[in-house]
Parts: sequence; structure tokens; C-alpha cells
Amino acid sequence: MKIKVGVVGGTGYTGVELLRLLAMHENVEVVAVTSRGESGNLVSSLFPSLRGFLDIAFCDPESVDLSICDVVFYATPNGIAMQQVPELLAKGVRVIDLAADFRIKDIPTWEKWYGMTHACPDAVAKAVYGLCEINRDEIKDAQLIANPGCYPTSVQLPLIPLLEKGLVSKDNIIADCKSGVSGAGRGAAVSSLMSEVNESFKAYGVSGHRHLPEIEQGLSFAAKQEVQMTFTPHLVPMNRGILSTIYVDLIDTDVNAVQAYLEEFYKDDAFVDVLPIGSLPETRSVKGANICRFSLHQPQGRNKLVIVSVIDNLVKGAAGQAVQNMNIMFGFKETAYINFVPLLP
Ligand SMILES: NC(=O)C1=CN([C@@H]2O[C@H](COP(=O)(O)OP(=O)(O)OC[C@H]3O[C@@H](n4cnc5c(N)ncnc54)[C@H](OP(=O)(O)O)[C@@H]3O)[C@@H](O)[C@H]2O)C=CC1
Ligand SMILES: CC(=O)N[C@@H](CCC(=O)OP(=O)(O)O)C(=O)O
Repeated sequence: MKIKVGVVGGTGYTGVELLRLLAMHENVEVVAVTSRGESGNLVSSLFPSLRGFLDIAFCDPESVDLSICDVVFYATPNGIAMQQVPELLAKGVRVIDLAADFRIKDIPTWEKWYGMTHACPDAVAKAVYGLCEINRDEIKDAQLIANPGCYPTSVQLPLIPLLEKGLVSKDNIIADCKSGVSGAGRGAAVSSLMSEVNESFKAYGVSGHRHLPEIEQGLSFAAKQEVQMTFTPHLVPMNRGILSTIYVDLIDTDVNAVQAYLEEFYKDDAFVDVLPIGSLPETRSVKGANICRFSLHQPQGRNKLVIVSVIDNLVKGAAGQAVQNMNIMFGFKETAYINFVPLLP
């Protein structure tokens, strides 16, 4: 069985990553890839890596009829999908939004952090947050998926089971996260120039980043009470990858029990790798792959648990998780065509 797939925003970094994964997927026919500026040009003329794998041309998002698709991915800036999705939903099309339009249930909170009025709060209420390992059952029947943010994926996968089970405190959580430059998208920006980024390392969004309410929403749901935490993103001079160092207070000092619980929780999940205690995951151990690897540390045997979590921001943090959602929604094997060995170096 092949489903018809559309991609809105095929010229960006998450868009081209989606195309790479979808082009290899035997249950998928990519029927539309949009670009406002490249409409009419072959996708493979902009991205030669796709030559021979995806031989269609970009189309104009204004004139394309996406209602012929079984599923449409939005790989667009925040605020675009919410304007178009209600019409597609009404026609029975399923949608996976890689942006943040449907991630935050509380509309005033979303409007505060994203600085715009939400166009379709009703759709937000229906959307399922596509953190696959946690919400698999709801994803199966969802018509609209809010694909999680990159930093939130790396932080929530290790923390949600621990908060649900009461193994760590909901207070004093700190996530110190570092991302490669592709996290900022493919659009031209001075702040992404090589001479601005290379040989340098900086924090940003320290007083507030829009992924904070997304992470707090997920952690609060898991803890069944409000969680407030500290989240600080940093930019590192590499193309892909996120490494999050997470600090939490243990309820009981037995880190081995926490490890055993996480190993059991994720034992059937191909895309979450609970490493042995004390391991030091690197971003290159997940590059190009749909995997979150993390490890637990208990420095000096004290009450503080340190978790080091790595993902590829474009794969498990975006396009890979989006295809994993599609696999679950359409009843394909969850790992189908996204179960790759990471790239080295
Ligand atoms: N980069 C990352 O690591 C991650 C990104 N995300 C989110 O995914 C989304 C896409 O990110 P990314 O690929 O990095 O962004 P890019 O800036 O690289 O690409 C944006 C894409 O959106 C298209 N686009 C822009 N405006 C419109 C519009 N008005 N109508 C239709 N298409 C439009 C552009 O195509 P064109 O101009 O050719 O029409 C382009 O293909 C964002 O919301 C981002 O926050 C989520 C997780 C991780
Ligand atoms: C390095 C870098 O700039 N990263 C981006 C990641 C955000 C992102 O991907 O946005 P959504 O997941 O919310 O759509 C940022 O901090 O804005």
C-alpha cells in the first residue's frame, strides 16, 4: 500500500530531511512539495542529493490542491499551518505539523510566546502531541499531529517517565541544552553565518525561549502538577545535533533503581537508547538517525541526577519523528524506513 504525501515547505532544512526519509519509504508516494520561490524547478536541481530518488518539481503552495493527499507535512515557520490546516482537516486529510502551531494547549500561553493570535484554537484542542514513545495510542487515530520541538524531545524523553513514576522531584529541574546551527533553519541570517558561529559558543534565550512552555506542559502532565523549570539553549558550531544536560533532584538516592525503571520503560522502543550509567553520549552517535540516546550520572553519589541526552535535531527532533508519527498513524511498522545506523564521522 502506498499513501499520497504532500510537503509544505520543501526548501528548508526539516523539509529536505523529510524528503530524504520519504524518498526511501516504500509505502509513500510524494505527490507535492511546495516552495514559493522554486515553484516549477526540479527538487533535485536545488538538492542534488535527491537526484534519482525524487524526480518531481516544486509547486506553488498557493495553487496546489493538497486535498488529494492522505497526509500533509508542514515544515514551515510558526503561524503558517494554522491558517491552512482547518480546510484540509475538513476534507479528511491528515496533517503533521513540524512547527509549533498545535503544540501548546493553552491558547493565551501560545499567543504570548509566539507573539500572534491563534487562527484555529479548535484544531489545537483536537491535535495530538506527537512524542511517539509517550503518546503512541492517541497518535494512531489522530487526524492532526503537533510534532514536538527539537529541544523538548531531548528533554522530555528522559524526564517524563521519571516524573510520572515520582522518581525525581518536580522542583529545581534545569535543562542546559546545546544545538547545532541547522536548528535555526536554512533561511539566510547574519547570526547563522560561518564567521559569526564558527569558533564561538553562546547561550541565547536565557530569559525565556518558546520551548520552555512546551517542555513545562509535558512535564506538568507527567507529574500531574505544575512544573516550572529552567531551560537555557546554546548555539554550538556544528551542523546537526542537540546535547541536553539535565539536572534533577532524586527522591531516593538509588540511581540503579532509576536506571532499571528507564530500561524497563523503554525496552520495546527502538528509538530510545538508555545507555549504561555513566556513559558519555555524543551528538555524532545519533547523527542522521532517529534515535535519542541518554545516560544517567550521579556525581559524588549525591542527591542530584545528571542526565545527558542527545538527538539529531533534524531527525528525532523533527523529520524522523514526523515520519515515525506517520508510520503509527497509517499502521505501518513504526520503525519502517527510519531505522538507520548513525553516520560517522
Ligand atoms: N531546524 C530544526 O532543527 C527544527 C525546526 N523545527 C520547526 O520546523 C519548521 C521548519 O523549520 P526549518 O526547516 O528549520 O525552517 P527553514 O527556514 O529552513 O524552512 C522553512 C520552509 O518554509 C517555507 N515557507 C516559509 N514561509 C512560507 C509560507 N508563508 N507559505 C508556505 N511555505 C513557506 C520555505 O519555503 P519557500 O520559502 O521556498 O516557500 C521553507 O521551505 C519551523 O517551524 C521550525 O521551527 C522543528 C524542530 C527542529
Ligand atoms: C539553534 C536554533 O536556533 N534553534 C532553534 C530551534 C527552534 C525550533 O526548531 O523551533 P520549533 O521546534 O519550536 O519549531 C531556536 O532556538 O529557535
